Amino acid sequence: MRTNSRRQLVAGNWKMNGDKALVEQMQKQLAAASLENMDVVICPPFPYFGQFDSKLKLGSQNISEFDSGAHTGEVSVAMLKEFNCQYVIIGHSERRADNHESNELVALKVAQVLKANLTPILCVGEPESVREDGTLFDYIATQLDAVLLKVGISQFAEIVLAYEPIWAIGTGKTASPAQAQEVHAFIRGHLAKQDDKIAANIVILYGGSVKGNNAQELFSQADVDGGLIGGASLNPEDFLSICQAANQ
Ligand SMILES: O=C(CO)COP(=O)(O)O
Repeated sequence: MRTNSRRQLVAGNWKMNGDKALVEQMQKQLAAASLENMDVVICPPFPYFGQFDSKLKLGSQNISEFDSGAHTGEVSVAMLKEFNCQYVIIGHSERRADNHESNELVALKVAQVLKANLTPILCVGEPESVREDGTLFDYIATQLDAVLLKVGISQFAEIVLAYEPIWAIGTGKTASPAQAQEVHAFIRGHLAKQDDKIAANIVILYGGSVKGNNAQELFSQADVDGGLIGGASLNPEDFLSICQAANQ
């Protein structure tokens, strides 16, 4: 049972997976469920955006930092709005690694999403080597500070955060509930140095090998407000059980 007023959120990040059939199965599965105490967002690859009906909240996995123009292969926030997309994942570790997205570029993208009145899901998280060498909190603080510097603390009222330790993504090696809680509390405390109220209200998701059988314990931690789900978001039954864990 939640002891705070934050509404839990579960977002499914399909990454470069899924097909038209999965869109249909997922919509059917979620339409039949009663999930009135939480929010569900699906972040499919762009080609499937038009196939989603308006009952589900739609999220994007990335966005251009530019408004429009000669940027081959990019998608703008204005285009997302035409498809009723409300959320945009920014700074996922796979994009930071594969596309060399720096903290500064991540900050520009967050600003772009906020300018369009959409909700960024800002991802932070450390590689295993950083956890081992004891610089975990500095690493997370640096990721947050780049965005704080660009948009200011007041804008964090419109942001969702996701803590995704890189060593837990797609590995089956979930952070323990205590490990997740420790970092979530650190993040909230870091923001509270600038604004108590915004820090108390911000939704912080955990991501990294969340499954139907570990979601409830993770989501019951005091500072964990739901999850950003990769692999398990491709299985409608697993994903539903994760959403049900957040609905309690
Ligand atoms: O990267 C993730 C979600 O953005 C987590 O992926 P997995 O749930 O597959 O570990």
